[in-house]
Amino acid sequence: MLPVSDHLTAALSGLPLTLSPVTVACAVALSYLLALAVYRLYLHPLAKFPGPKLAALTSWYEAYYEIVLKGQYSRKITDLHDKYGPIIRVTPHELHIRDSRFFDQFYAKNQRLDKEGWDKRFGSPHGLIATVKADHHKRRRAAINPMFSRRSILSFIHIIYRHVETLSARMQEFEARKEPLNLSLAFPALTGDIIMDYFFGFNYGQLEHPEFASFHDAFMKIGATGHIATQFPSIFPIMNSIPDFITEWIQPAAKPLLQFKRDQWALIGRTLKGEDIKTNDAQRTIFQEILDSKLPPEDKTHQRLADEAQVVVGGGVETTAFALTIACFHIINNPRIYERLHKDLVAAFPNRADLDLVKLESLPYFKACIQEAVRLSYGLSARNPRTYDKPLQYKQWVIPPKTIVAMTIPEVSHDEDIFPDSYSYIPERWLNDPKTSDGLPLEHFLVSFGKGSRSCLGINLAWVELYLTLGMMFRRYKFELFEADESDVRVAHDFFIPVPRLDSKGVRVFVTSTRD
Ligand code: HEM
Repeated sequence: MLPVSDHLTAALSGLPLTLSPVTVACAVALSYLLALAVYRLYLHPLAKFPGPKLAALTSWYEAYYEIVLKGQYSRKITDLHDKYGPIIRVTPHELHIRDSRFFDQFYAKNQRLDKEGWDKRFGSPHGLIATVKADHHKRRRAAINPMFSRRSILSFIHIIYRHVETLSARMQEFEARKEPLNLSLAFPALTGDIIMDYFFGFNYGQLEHPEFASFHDAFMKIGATGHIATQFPSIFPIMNSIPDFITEWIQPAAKPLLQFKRDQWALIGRTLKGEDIKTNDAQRTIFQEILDSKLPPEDKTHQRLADEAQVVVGGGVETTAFALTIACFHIINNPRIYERLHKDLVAAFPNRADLDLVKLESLPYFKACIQEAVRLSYGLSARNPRTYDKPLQYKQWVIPPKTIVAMTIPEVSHDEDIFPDSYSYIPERWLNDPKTSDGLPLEHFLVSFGKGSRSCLGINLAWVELYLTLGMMFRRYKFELFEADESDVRVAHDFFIPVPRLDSKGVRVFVTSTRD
């Protein structure tokens, strides 16, 4: 086989030219890449949008920030907005908008938006949050919507109270042993037990586990894997084809989640055969609700139900746990806030053993403390993509149909025009019905639960968990931080969910019972 230079020489000297298959393949690949580059940079429908050329050229730009630098593209995108303006092209096929006032209009006012991309991220493409088509999503959501009404949550509240009391008992145990309690581990165990009880009708007793073993690590790892899966969508099918013991050997943190997947697969199988797996005294479970719903048979297959279980349980664990951790860190770290809150709680509950949701909800300062924690916990740190089958107007820009357009919750939470000193925890900003400079209610910009038809389904459950857990904690106990600082709650990585620095040991606290 002649080297390329010899082919050239042969061609120039008029000798008959025989190209090897490898040379031809290289030439074709090179021409294709060149043509693709020209198309993406100059002819693509998004070519006129601002942004770095490299991002327009290739998804490897995104991959570098997400995979190599571990969840840093969202942060980079914020820098790019500073440079290029409110709308930018962040991958060859995706635009990103930073404009808090457009958030509601985009997600809530446009009906029938599809959501491209999340179906590849978690390995559960048929779960609600990952469903691509607006129509499929609508019927799947309608099937479980009633279970997430305030009324339904209240019919389950006795189980939430029980778990909150278990957490209180664990606090006393740590107090007696004079050992620090790791809130970053305790909260996912709490929220995990609650959502398991609600979805399946039993829990794994994670809150009673000595070290609060939970799905926490596994969800973190899944979040990080999501960045790889976005670039290489076959990763989850490949992982699913590998025996679990090998995956556990490669990634020990995945063990509880694989266990959960195996268990729920078996449980769903038993239920489909007519067995009742519920062991708690919940009136009804989400799982029963799906099975009894009018969903078509293809939405009640074993695999679809397994996907739904994973995303609903997943949605219910880390988000609320992180909001609880944020609230606790800041309240404990600011004695002034703790004292004011504790005083309100003592006035509302003279008997420290009492706890009542409605009374807790009537305390304005307490509500403000929770709102501020929700603002700073974001729910999701990921870009939240949508596509629309018609052109979309944004300012002077006409966005072509079916373009992936995303916005990001943390950018609204840190809009300094709306939330001055936005990285600081200031509950007072929520008091006395506050408005923005242009007269809109501040609450309008609390977007951590998302907006529109795909906004958080678990919002009512989340609020109840936040009120009862924090009410119990700050009425009954006083805390002292142990080797924890703001970097243990400040987001350092976007793994779909917000994640603090990777070497954080969590927010650890010493606990003392209050005497008043
Ligand atoms: C502070 C707590 C929570 C926050 C901040 C939060 C935030 C969010 C956000 C931002 C979304 C995505 C919205 C979108 O795509 O536009 C979402 C979706 C979802 N969340 Fe939550 N969440 C919380 C707690 C919960 C809880 C306790 C559950 C209970 C199961 C839950 C279940 C879900 C589900 C099922 C979805 C998908 C909804 C859909 O696609 O229709 N979340 N959540």
